[in-house]
Amino acid sequence: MNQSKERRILNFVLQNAVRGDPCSVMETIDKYCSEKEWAMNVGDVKGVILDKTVEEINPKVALELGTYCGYSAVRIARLLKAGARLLTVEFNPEFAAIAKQMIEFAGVQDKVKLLEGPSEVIIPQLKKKYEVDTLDFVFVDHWKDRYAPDTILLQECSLLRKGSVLLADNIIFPGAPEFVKYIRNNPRFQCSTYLSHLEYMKVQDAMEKAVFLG
Ligand SMILES: O=C(NCCNC(=O)c1cc(-c2ccc(F)cc2)cc(O)c1O)c1cc(O)ncn1
Ligand SMILES: [Mg+2]
Repeated sequence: MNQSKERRILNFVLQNAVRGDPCSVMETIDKYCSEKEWAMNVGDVKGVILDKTVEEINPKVALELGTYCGYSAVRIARLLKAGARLLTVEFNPEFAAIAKQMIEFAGVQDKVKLLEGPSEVIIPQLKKKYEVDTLDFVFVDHWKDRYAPDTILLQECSLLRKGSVLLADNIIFPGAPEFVKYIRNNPRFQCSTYLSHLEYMKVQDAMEKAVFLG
């Protein structure tokens, strides 16, 4: 049975990156995906926007929707202070298995908890099962048609507080039009758009930052 692309990415990291070094893992994934096989990691260009947002917020509790191979989980976790944690949600079991190994190789496993399952099932469990009070930061990068319903679900589960920040990937490509319409017309969110490029491509993309006003 031939390997998946995600398995090839992981193997390239295991053979070429420095164990325990998150930056080395990120650089190695970016190298593979820009030179050999494109993959839907947030990437090195939009990754800087993600970095700046995380550094500005300095979250104690962060949530990521859409782990994929773990690139952005490593990217976020490397910036978290002692005692801070990232919960990352992945629906696809193959992706989750790859991401788990990627996160461990990068040495950030103590800061990251990988939750396997559909976001609409996991989000309502965050308070009781995963001992979350409210979320300081949410990176939204899963199925684009889940962005809006899951943002509503986060509010229904009282997981957002005044000042919670959402950062959503792929606002232009592949696009999340329902989410953009919802969030930009919603008086409970203060929105800003960061124009950028699709990972590893010259195609335009953007990220939307939405601050919950409570
Ligand atoms: O996370 C789950 N899928 C990946 C979401 N991410 C994307 O789809 C995604 C796609 C693209 C992309 C860009 C250009 C192109 F030509 C094709 C795809 C880029 C990105 O940056 C993404 O983030 C998922 C799976 C599942 O089974 N259930 C719940 N969630
Ligand atoms: Mg994305």
